[in-house]
Amino acid sequence: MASELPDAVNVGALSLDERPPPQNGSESHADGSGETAPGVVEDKSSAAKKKKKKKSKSKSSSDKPLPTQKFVDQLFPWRALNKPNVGRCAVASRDIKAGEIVVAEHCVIFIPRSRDRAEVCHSCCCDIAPPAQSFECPGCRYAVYCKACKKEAMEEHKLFCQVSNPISGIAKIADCDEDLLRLVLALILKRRASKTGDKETSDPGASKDGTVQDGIIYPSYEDAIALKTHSDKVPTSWKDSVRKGCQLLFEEAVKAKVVDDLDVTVEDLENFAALVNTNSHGMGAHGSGYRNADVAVGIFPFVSMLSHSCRPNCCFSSEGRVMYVRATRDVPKGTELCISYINLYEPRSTRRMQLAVTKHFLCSCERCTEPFALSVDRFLEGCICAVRGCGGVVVKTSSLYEQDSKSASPDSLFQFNTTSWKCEGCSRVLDPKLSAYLTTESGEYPWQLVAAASDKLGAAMGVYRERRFKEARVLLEQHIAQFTGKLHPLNLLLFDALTPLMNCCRATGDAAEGSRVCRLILNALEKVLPGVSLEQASFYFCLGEMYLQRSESAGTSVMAKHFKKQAQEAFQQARRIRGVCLGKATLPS
Ligand SMILES: C[S@@+](CC[C@H](N)C(=O)[O-])C[C@H]1O[C@@H](n2cnc3c(N)ncnc32)[C@H](O)[C@@H]1O
Repeated sequence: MASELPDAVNVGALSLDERPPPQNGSESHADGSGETAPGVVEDKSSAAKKKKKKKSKSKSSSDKPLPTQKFVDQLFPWRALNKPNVGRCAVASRDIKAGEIVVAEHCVIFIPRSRDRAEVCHSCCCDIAPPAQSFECPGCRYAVYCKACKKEAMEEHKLFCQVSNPISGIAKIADCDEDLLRLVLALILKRRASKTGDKETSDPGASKDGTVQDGIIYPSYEDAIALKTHSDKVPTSWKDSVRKGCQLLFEEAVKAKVVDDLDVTVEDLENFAALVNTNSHGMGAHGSGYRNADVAVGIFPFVSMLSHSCRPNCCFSSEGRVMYVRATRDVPKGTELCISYINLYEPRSTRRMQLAVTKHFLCSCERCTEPFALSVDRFLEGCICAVRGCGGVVVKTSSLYEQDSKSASPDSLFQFNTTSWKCEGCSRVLDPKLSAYLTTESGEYPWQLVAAASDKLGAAMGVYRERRFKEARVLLEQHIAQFTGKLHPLNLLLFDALTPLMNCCRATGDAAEGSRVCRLILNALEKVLPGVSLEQASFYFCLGEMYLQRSESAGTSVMAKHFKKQAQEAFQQARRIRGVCLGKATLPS
């Protein structure tokens, strides 16, 4: 298997819901004090257990607070605590209001993604527009700088340039991700800057490392290397190719005298790769619109203290090299602060599989651990019972009886082979192995429905991707008509058809149908992911644009006024949500 830089956390892919306060006594201070955070009520038995544990076992390095944590404690409304099976996590030290900044952090290192290397300044991470305003390094012909950074950045780039050149080739030989190797090189140079104070290798922010300026934390190299990795859990094939890539990178670094006096080994490079694998965050501003989202990857040790939740209460966005995390709702003191690492409109099994494969942990968030039979998750993969008068939701028994995630390991996700389905209404169980002896009133079994819907949607999406919008619209509408009433209305196989259908309507000038479909999307998002998210703001913005279009082409002035009002309301919603998520109540430009 090719080693891949797993998807960095998706900027803005989140939504949220009310979270109950954290479980009592389940967390302890990351400083090893054994105290609970303010607001985390501790019961006596767990306190006693903790004391016992403290005596018998000293804290591992990955439980300790990061070196710069003390500044975070002064600046931001959370403390780092330890949670069993999760590690360090951020817990609110006071009530936090929706829209409040909970972390503002400069990256320790970042690199533009190779596919976007010409779109982003390799020094300040600004959006390079128009591309004619950029300057390419004549040495590596890879790094690109904006006008403002050119002079200073080219100087700092010297060492990176010497080793960066062969990285694409190394990645091909070792069959590993070139962006991963570039991040490893950036970490080597950061180590060099921190050890030697060599200005040539340090970025402009290096003098601020381990400090706070203007409300922004500047973490140090030591903060970065204190982050947790999952090198014990990654597949051997990934390790093998990364080892080979690191070996070749190390040889280049030796040739360029980049690692002289640095006391680094190939194993250190492998550890850097594992650290990047677990902790990298996608970067890219949402402020200016849709462009420049997820165009770079960086390491932000304090943003990394926030765990993942499939029902998060915070979201993050970056501006240049600074990442901001904001609360997306009011968060009571003592509640864990969480962001989302993945797309959340996915069935539980898909989300957990994705986190297990790319991030190597089994998600134990509130949404993934609440009983499936009571969770909105059942609708995302559910069918409607075909028994007359029942109308219950039919789901896979493997989803229904999934093991308790807190005690299971990621491997257990791969062990389910139960393929029977059960109706929550009439309790009827349908098993494909016995299907020859069973009948459903409609003659369609849930597994057949899902397979047919998946094929039909796949075919429509193929046409849509070729931008044959008229044809794609017909296919998408047929798909929705065929499976409405058979699949649950929130089923992903229906939901996934809506955004392309809306885009087809817009592309073919049908703003009336486009706005109707957009409302369906917003309703589904609200039911599955209640709360605010940048994704939701984008749909409100689209809705506003479509209503404006309708207002411009309305037959009467009364209708024009009506649609204009609808547009204003939609834009107002988009502004409100962006105000919470980005701190700027403005519309994308
Ligand atoms: C970016 S780090 C978070 C900080 C980390 N806990 C530490 O101590 O360095 C991500 C890691 O935290 C743990 N984690 C985060 N969210 C989790 C969740 N929802 N369920 C289980 N483990 C989680 C996993 O081990 C994951 O690899």
